[in-house]
Amino acid sequence: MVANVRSRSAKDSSMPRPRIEVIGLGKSYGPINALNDVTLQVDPGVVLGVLGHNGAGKTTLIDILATRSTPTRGTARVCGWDVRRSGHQVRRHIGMTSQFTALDETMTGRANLVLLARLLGASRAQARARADELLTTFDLTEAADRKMATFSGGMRRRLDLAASLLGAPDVLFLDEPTTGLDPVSRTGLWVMVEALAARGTTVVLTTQYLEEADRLAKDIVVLAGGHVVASGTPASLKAGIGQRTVSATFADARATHHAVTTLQYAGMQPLADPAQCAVQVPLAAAGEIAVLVRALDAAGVPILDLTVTEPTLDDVYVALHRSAQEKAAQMGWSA
Ligand SMILES: Nc1ncnc2c1ncn2[C@@H]1O[C@H](COP(=O)(O)OP(=O)(O)OP(=O)(O)O)[C@@H](O)[C@H]1O
Repeated sequence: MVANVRSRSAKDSSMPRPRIEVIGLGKSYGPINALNDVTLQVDPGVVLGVLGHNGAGKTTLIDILATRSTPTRGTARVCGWDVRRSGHQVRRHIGMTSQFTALDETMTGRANLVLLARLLGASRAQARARADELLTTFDLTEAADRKMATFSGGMRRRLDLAASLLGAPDVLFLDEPTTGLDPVSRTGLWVMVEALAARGTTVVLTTQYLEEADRLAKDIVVLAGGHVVASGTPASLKAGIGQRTVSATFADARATHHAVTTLQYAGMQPLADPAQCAVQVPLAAAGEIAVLVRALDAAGVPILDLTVTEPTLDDVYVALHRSAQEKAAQMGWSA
């Protein structure tokens, strides 16, 4: 399946060139098809959320784009450079997390960043200035002169993220960046990612936290069994799958029963929860809330409480995973 995350006309030269262009990308490990026929493009300043269960192909996709792995099929360009032929150029434009291997436990946080910046070609003064800037951004100034070995898990992750930004990348790959972060650091990271994207950095984010994708991602691709099974904005994915639901509660079991029969008579499909004196009604159309309230009012059934539940990305994800499993069973893929 093709993820038309963003379509563009070949003639439209006024549009900025996509930072990432992927066509028919695939990767096999012997008989295992880790990635299949993935096509997408991502513009400057866009956060792309890549979702999928364990083994869906997220890391394979990121590894190919970051030139850590070569594709078996298709093409991928990052900042205009082909990942297969111009890996060196691609690497000059990208940053990525999970760079712990490049960080030295026996050195301070600041010394680690300065050294990495120097390795990336910065002068001593530039390296110090960049390290200071990133230490401030990631709230590590106080701990900056402690050895990394004394850092907590969250501090290490923030230092790792700072390291990934040393080269001021055009494209930043964040592979599950907030796993293990406390809620405050997580929110801080979200703010930082939003600021980076606003300044034009393209961010490719894999995450297990759908709330995170919902907050940060402008576009989302969902992978299953190495295939793109859905793509679009969070809102379009929710609108395509999820359904708004009204939950109403009543004074007692008798009123609840009366509400159910009234709503059935009004053409709705209420689901009763007698123990909670509650009724849930899936909404087929926006105006149905008013119909529901009027019907109950006319029948003399007082509503104690009324809440409308919007579909979440979790609903989308669960529904997609279910349909991907069914499709995988039909097609013989592993989902
Ligand atoms: N080096 C490898 N050799 C053989 N199979 C591999 C290799 N790397 C990945 N795979 C397989 O490719 C498929 C996709 O793996 P990938 O790591 O991309 O998934 P993922 O979505 O990142 O999963 P996770 O959320 O667990 O990190 C899986 O079936 C995996 O077992």
